[in-house]
Amino acid sequence: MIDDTIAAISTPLGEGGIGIVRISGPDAINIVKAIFKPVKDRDLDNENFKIIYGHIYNNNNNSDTVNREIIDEVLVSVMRAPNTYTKEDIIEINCHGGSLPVREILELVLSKGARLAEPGEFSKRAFLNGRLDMAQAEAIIDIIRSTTGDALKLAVGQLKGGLSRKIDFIQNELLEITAFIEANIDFPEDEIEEYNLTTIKTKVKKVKEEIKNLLDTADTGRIYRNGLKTVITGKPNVGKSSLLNVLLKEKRAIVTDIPGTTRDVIEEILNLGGVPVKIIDTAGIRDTDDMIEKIGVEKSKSAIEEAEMILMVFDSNEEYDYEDEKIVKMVEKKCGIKVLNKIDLKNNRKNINYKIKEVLPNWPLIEISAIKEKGIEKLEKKIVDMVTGGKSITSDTAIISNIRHKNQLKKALIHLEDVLVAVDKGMPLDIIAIDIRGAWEAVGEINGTAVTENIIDKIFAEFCIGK
Ligand SMILES: Nc1nc2c(c(=O)[nH]1)N(C=O)[C@@H](CNc1ccc(C(=O)N[C@@H](CCC(=O)O)C(=O)O)cc1)CN2
Ligand SMILES: Nc1nc2c(ncn2[C@@H]2O[C@H](COP(=O)(O)OP(=O)(O)OP(=O)(O)O)[C@@H](O)[C@H]2O)c(=O)[nH]1
Ligand SMILES: [Mg+2]
Repeated sequence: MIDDTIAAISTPLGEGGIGIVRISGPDAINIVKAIFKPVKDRDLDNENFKIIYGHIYNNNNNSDTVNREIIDEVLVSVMRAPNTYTKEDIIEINCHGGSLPVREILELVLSKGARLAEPGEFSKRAFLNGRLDMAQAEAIIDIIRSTTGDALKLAVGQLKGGLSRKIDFIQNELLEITAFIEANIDFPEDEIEEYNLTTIKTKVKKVKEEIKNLLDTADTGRIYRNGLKTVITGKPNVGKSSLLNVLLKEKRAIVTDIPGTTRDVIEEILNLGGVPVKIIDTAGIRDTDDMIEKIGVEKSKSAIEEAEMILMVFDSNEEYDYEDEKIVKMVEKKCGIKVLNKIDLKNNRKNINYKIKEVLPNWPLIEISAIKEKGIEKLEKKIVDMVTGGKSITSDTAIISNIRHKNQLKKALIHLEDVLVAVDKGMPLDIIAIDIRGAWEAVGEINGTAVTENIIDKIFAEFCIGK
């Protein structure tokens, strides 16, 4: 049982018109009664899910009402256990914004016996008291950090329990397999029917398939969480920085007609039809004696290595040459789009026209003019389609977006593969049951049914203060 009362400031300090001090725990109501006086005659003990207007005093208990001092004019929300965010009594003091009122009120609350909450401790209590499971609690961080509407939808879906239901379902199936094994375990080995072993294998394969399907969503999930790492590359002067600028709709990068203009890597976040894209402009790649440009070229190469999507830009008015060829070789194992730029200019039978169809045969080709802003929407749509496969995101989409969840699913798969091998080798059923249990625990770390205190602390420490 949790018996202490925690308090924190839940709004950014010194910003905004209103600040909130949040208090949760068995003493929350008594603590506030000691410092708050409603304007109308109301008793906090008799209120639930109400907002009450009044004042915070610095020495409310003092019968000497002449000397007591108003700290702030406030609205106090009273929410009584168990139907609250933490399942404990919660009081929120809504005071004026700015850093002084919230800080002084927090000090007062602490002086009356509350303890300063650790980051994420309110949500941790919601988890420990069973209102949220771990995947739902983690969704709260994703909601706060989401950068596009679709990323937000995914996180809200996870908070609603979309992923949790899938995990619970998988855990249930594993429990059923365990029960089936246990029903057979008392038979001597040679009497276990072949039929029953086949049944175990079929059931395990089905769960494996479900876990794999979930794992297949992980790439999409990571993109919505972190942004799709998209690198614009190509030889100098083809219009990479011009493309960055037109995608960003601002003159972010320097554009000149001098090859070798961009030296450093420029990174910006872009919302493309709901997909967060981390767009990265790089120095044009070529052999050079210029010291600074050389460093830029090296940086471009490592950006390519880390990229999840490449936009390889070609100049429709230049011949395709060994410099293009060298870059093509660097990117050919990646996923990307060929971008033929400067189509607004007259093209005098350059070889680029047929070469560009030949190289990187699996990459789509989009023709654009960065300067005349032609073909840009088509390019944007192509990027989005390659990420979503044309499917749209709703809050019912269960997607793995969290690397921790992905690792747990992989661990579960390994256990299930071990089960299949063990059955084939004719290992004893109690050994097989151990791996089933291992798989159950691995997925149980996702929803928190099989999670250690250590992991719980680590996860909630990522939250912000007052959450
Ligand atoms: N002022 C404020 N705004 C906030 C929060 C908060 O705690 N305080 N939230 C916090 O992050 C979010 C809202 N989430 C919440 C989730 C559940 C409950 C809650 O009291 N749930 C009860 C049912 C309440 C009822 O309808 O009777 C329950 O689940 O039992 C409150 C807020 C966002 N905005
Ligand atoms: N006509 C025409 N010119 C373009 C177009 N896009 C870029 N340019 C011009 O091409 C030149 C090079 O553009 P940048 O965007 O600096 O090219 P870059 O690939 O970033 O070059 P580096 O940073 O040197 O590698 C500039 O003079 C641009 O104005 C286009 O669509 N049409
Ligand atoms: Mg450039």
